[in-house]
Amino acid sequence: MERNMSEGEAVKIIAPEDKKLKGEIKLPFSKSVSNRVLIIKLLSDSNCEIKNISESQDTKSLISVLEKINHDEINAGSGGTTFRFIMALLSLLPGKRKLTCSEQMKNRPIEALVSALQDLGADISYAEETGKPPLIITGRNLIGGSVELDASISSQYLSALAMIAPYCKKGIEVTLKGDMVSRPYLEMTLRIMNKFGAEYSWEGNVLSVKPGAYEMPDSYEIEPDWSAASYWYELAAFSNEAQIKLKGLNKSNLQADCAVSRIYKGFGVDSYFSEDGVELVKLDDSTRISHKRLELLHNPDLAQTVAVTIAGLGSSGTLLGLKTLKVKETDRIEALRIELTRLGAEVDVIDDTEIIVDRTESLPVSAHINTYGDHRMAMSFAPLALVMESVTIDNPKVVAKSYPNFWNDLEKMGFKIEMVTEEVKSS
Ligand SMILES: O=C(O)C1=C[C@@H](OP(=O)(O)O)[C@@H](O)[C@H](O)C1
Ligand SMILES: C=C(OP(=O)(O)O)C(=O)O
Repeated sequence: MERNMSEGEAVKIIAPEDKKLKGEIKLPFSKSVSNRVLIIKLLSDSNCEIKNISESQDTKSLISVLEKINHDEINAGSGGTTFRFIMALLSLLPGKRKLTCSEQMKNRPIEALVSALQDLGADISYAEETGKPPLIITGRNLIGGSVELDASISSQYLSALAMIAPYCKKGIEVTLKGDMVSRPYLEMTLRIMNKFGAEYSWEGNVLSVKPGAYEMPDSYEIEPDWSAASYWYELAAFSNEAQIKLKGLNKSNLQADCAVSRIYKGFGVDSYFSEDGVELVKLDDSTRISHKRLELLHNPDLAQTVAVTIAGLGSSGTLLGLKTLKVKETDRIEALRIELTRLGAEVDVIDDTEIIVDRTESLPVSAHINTYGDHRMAMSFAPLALVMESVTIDNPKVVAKSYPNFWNDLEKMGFKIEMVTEEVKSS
């Protein structure tokens, strides 16, 4: 069903009465993999047919940028990967362009990547405020060579540099400084580059990529998105019974968030992998161990799902390694703290890197959740409809950033999704 979700609307979610979830879901395809393959395809100048490209807004923005690559001004939208990957790409492509983005993306860090690209010979400057988009980039042949980069803010800086490295005359040798975050996302980049012929070595904190050219096959198929799968694991954990088939999903050696299948075993959800996907099965509650301490430094996109799961199950736990959450679509640590506290959970934040969630009080009958313009806030709180009478989620269209069909898929699984207008909301 097509929905027109205009600004300011909300959706009220009511779970099926028996709280049993049985059915098949076709997940969105991975936006992280899609965005990498698109950049590599452009660099390789190939006709590779990309099958199952993600329909996420972030990928659509990247496709639109690539279509307008010769324009004087390019808007990269709200994706961190989209913006940062394009920064590196434009540094190489002849021509002067202004690279802009959404207001949301303007608040996310890019400075260390700008400096690294400048060190490699790129012509990049800030069009307005130092340290923030928009940027003026004049593409040129890059010599490449050695550079240092702070790896403790976003792995996307490294992925962006790595992907253009084969097209720099000397390749690139990056020395990673600081404690690396989101490491599997850089590994994903390198594995994808390697599939398409790039050569690299990564020893200790030095990553070297050799000069060369990508070679792509006639077609390449993108896999379903494991971060999107996490919401189905959470739904299964809150259900009375679940047999949910996530079509086409496989154990991935590319996607970090494949870890969700291991993590949710502890929350009483088992995963049965077969040829055509994964089946999530809710186990007996007595099998639940519930995680007491969970390290998420390399899986930042699972933090909201897991934090809400702990609160929804009336459990307690500490999530560690959350330092990048402050610089995502919103300050996710603060957003979680506010919304979980409003649901009666106790939430302690330590040094902006750890969250302790503990809920002993009963949940309210219903709640209105603010999403702060963040798709993952909307999708991680929506499953609470299974443990409350209803949950209302503000600004539901935010899900389009990674999972445009999320509300339709919930409906398919038997949830009632009612549009809430401003008048009803305030009455
Ligand atoms: O490279 C990628 O595709 C991503 C890397 C991660 O970001 P950081 O490296 O900034 O943590 C992750 O949170 C984001 O959703 C996607
Ligand atoms: C942080 C995310 O993506 P990006 O950094 O690409 O905006 C996300 O999808 O949760």
